[in-house]
Amino acid sequence: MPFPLIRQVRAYVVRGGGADYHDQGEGHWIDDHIATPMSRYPEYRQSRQSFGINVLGTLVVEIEAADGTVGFAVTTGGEPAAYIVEKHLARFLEGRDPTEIEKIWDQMYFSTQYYGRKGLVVNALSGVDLALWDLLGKLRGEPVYHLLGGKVRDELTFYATGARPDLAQKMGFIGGKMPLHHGPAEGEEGLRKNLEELATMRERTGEDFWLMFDCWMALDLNYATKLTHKAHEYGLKWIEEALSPDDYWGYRDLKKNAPKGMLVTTGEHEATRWGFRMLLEMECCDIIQPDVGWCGGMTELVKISNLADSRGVLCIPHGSSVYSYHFVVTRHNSPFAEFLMMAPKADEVVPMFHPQLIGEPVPVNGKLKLSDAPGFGVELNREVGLHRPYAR
Ligand SMILES: C[C@H](O)[C@H](O)[C@@H](O)[C@@H](O)C(=O)O
Ligand SMILES: [Mg+2]
Repeated sequence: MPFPLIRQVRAYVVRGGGADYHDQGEGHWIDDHIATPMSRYPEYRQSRQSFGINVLGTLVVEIEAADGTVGFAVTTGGEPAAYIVEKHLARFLEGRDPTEIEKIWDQMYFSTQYYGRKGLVVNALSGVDLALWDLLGKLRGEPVYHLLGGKVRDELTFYATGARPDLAQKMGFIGGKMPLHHGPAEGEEGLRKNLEELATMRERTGEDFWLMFDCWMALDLNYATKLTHKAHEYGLKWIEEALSPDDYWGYRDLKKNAPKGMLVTTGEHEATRWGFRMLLEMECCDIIQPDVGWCGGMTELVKISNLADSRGVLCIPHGSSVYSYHFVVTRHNSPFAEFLMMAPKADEVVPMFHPQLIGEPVPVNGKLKLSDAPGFGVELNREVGLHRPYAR
C-alpha cells in the first residue's frame, strides 16, 4: 500500500535547553570554566556562553504527511537553520514519497554543498533527515531501530558525561567523562589542576571505573601529548576531542604518541562520510563520535559507522538522546552509549533534551531498554514556545 505523500515541512526555533543543551541557566557544570579554543582569551575563559556556545538555540523540524501523520526531530541550529530548512531543503520533500530517504538526502546535501558540507547547514539537513525517519517509523507503526535492522542487544549501556564521575558511578554508569577545565594558556599550573581533578576522581571511584577527559578542541598537540602521558598514571581511558576538528595531522600524531592502551577519540564536530573517511584513513582515532543531529542525520550515520566497522573502529555517537539510542542498539561496533548529565550539579539523571521531548527515556542504573513505540518513540512538547520564523 503506497504511503501518503509529504504535505508540509515546518521549522521552529526554541530557546532554553533541549537539543541546544549548552543553553542552560546560571551555575550549570556545563558552563563552568571548561577549556575551549577561546580559553586563550581570559575574558572568554570562565563561561562558554560568553563567546556564544548557545547562540543558535534548538531547531525543531516537523514533516507532515497528507494523512496528517507528523514526524519530528530536534537538533542544534535555531533560526539560521530554520531559514535553510524552509527556504532551501523543504522543496526536496514537499509532494514527495516519504520512503525516498536516500534520494531526498542526496538532493539536500548536493544542493547545499556549495555553501554547506559541515556545521550549521548539515545540522539543518540532519534535523530534516531525523524527522523523516521518525515519520517513516510512525507511518509503518515501527520503531526506527526496526528500520535500521533491529536490535543486536536487549538494552543500552551508558557512560555519563559531567562534572561528577564519582556520582555517576553510584548511579550505575560504566564510566565518567569529565570536562577538561584548563587549557594551554593556563600553563603548567593549569595542567597540574587538570591532573589533580583526575587524581581526585580516581581516588573516589577506584581502579576499574572508566575515567575520560573531554577537551572540546582546546589543546595543541604538545599539551595533549603531555597530558596523555601524565594522565596515564591515573588510568585515563580516553582523551576526547583534544585538537581542532580540522587538525587531522595532529590527531594522527597524538594517536601515535599517546601511551599504549590509552584511546584517542574525536568526531562530534566532524560531518559526513567524507569527513570521517579522512579521520579513519589517517588513523586519527580509536573511537569516532559523530553526533547524529550534526553529522548528516541517520542516513549518513549508517554510512559513517560502516566505514568505521570495516576498520575495527568503534562508533560511539556523541550524546543525542533517542536519536543516537535507536542507532546504537542496532550496531555491534557501538557497544555502549553516551548520556549527558543535564542536571546543573550532575547529581541526578534527568532527560537530556528536556523539556522538548515528551516521553524521553533515561538510563536507570546506567542501562536502558528502548520501547517499541513508533518512530523515535517520543512526542514534541508543544508547550515549549515553538516559533516558526519563516512560515510559508
Ligand atoms: C562536556 C563537553 O565540554 C561538551 O559540553 C559535551 O557536549 C561534548 O563534548 C560531549 O562529548 O558530551
Ligand atoms: Mg565531546
